[in-house]
Amino acid sequence: MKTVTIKQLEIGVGAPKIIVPIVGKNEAELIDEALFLQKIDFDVLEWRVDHFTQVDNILAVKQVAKKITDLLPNKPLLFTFRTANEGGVKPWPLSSYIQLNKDMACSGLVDLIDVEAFIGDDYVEDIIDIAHNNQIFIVASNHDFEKTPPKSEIINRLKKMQDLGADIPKIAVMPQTTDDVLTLLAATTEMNEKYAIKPIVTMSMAGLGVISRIAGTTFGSAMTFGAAKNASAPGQLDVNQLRYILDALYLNHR
Ligand SMILES: O=C1C[C@@](O)(C(=O)O)C[C@@H](O)[C@@H]1O
Repeated sequence: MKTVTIKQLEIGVGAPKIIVPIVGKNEAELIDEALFLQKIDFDVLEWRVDHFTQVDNILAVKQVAKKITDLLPNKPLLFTFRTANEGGVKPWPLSSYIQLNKDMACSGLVDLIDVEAFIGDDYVEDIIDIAHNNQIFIVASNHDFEKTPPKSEIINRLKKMQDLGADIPKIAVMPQTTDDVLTLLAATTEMNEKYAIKPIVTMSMAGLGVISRIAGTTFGSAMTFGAAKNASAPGQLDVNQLRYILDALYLNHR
């Protein structure tokens, strides 16, 4: 079955599950965002830890992860350090990125970790092994903020993530034309129907690609990002509007 279940949330069936990023710079801002989210209807919380100024202090990272989980205990927590190469805010050595993810993979404090798929196969596999030994799921990711690669290339990248052992392969690309949006949607459908053994997540970014963020059940993307207080990438819809639209499109499948 192409599903992954975390804290009773079954990813890969029905409407796309809504992930909301939090991007606070410090503990107070993050707690503010988490408190705000207590009143919002969404499915998965993403902590974009590259925005956190104390990210190089692992104790501080763990403490805040615990506080966030205590405020939203039923929501799976996706831990993401997005590197500057792929749209993140903080240039950071690869060794620090790997160490952070390994530390969190055995922390028991998060449910999913985003690992960028092209940092080197050995590194990715290492983090995946540690995470799986600790019952933590891996979202493998890749972002192109400039362009949309050809369909075959998008599919190859998603396949590679799956082959590396990721639980949820994910790709975000930038469209320059309407055809680029169609390319992303066609790649999603083909991957999902022919090759995927896991739920996949895809999006075409910015205004031109916004249709891809609401049409996941139709084309085969299992999750979608919506913004609460702050967006973490171009094209994210407000989470309440996103839920409204997904309900209108897919309520019977939710
Ligand atoms: O990978 C992604 C997808 C994303 O870039 C988006 O386009 O919605 C937003 C990021 O926060 C997340 O880590």
